[in-house]
Amino acid sequence: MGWLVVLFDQVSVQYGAGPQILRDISFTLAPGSFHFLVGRSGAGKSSLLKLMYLGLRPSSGTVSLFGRDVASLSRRDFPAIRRRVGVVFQDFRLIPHLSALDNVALPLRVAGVREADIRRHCGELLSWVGLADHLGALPETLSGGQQQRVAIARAVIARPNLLLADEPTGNVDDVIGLRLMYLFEELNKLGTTVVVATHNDSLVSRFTHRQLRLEQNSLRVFDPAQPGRSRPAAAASPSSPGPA
Ligand SMILES: Nc1ncnc2c1ncn2[C@@H]1O[C@H](COP(=O)(O)OP(=O)(O)OP(=O)(O)O)[C@@H](O)[C@H]1O
Repeated sequence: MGWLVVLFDQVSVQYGAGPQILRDISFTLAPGSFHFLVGRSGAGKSSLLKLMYLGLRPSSGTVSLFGRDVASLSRRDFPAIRRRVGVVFQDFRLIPHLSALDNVALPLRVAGVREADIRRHCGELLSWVGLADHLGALPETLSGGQQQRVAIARAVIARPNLLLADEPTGNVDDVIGLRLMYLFEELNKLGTTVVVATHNDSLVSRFTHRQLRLEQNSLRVFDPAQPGRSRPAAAASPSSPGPA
């Protein structure tokens, strides 16, 4: 893959006539990279993620996904791009009338996978995240942490090119939180580019992944492998490889 998975160049975001939430943000995500996205509540983490799944257009600047400037996309292009992106929403967004297994199965059904394979894959993944006894459960009968794990399983089941997880360990204890992180790492080893937005500093400090730090509307990249060398994020040209 010669292109960058994500490229932001001088991106700003403002909701309506409100204050600027993100200001002149530039960074790139190379294929197969893994980043945490950190910043205080309200810093703009969810807004930044939205820009990466076509949930929000920048007020100014350029966002490119998989080498395509989102400003040049028509609505008809959206489904093909969205199929490449797995999203774990902060509020889960499970389909209420579908069982846990059928929620997880959605991306595979869209992709036309055989029903027998769907049931096997989804059952295995839900078992791995500790929900073997809840395959047929409706979301409303599950705890917040259980619903979160269903949402994570749905986001990763089709091995997306880009996984965006918004506070994915917010409702689970530390043991399950770590297990979910290992699931993201496994996916990352298979080539998925991963971004995990979190407030959980102790979780972040257990890993050496780069951190995208949102502070005062701006973004800095912090590399734990080179502490003290936090630097303003800079956009690369679309053809250059960007940071791994
Ligand atoms: N749809 C919207 N309309 C108006 N303002 C919004 C909208 N969505 C977010 N905001 C504002 O943008 C700012 C950043 O919100 P965002 O949800 O991106 O932050 P966050 O870092 O993800 O916060 P948290 O960690 O609490 O989830 C906040 O001040 C919020 O009120």
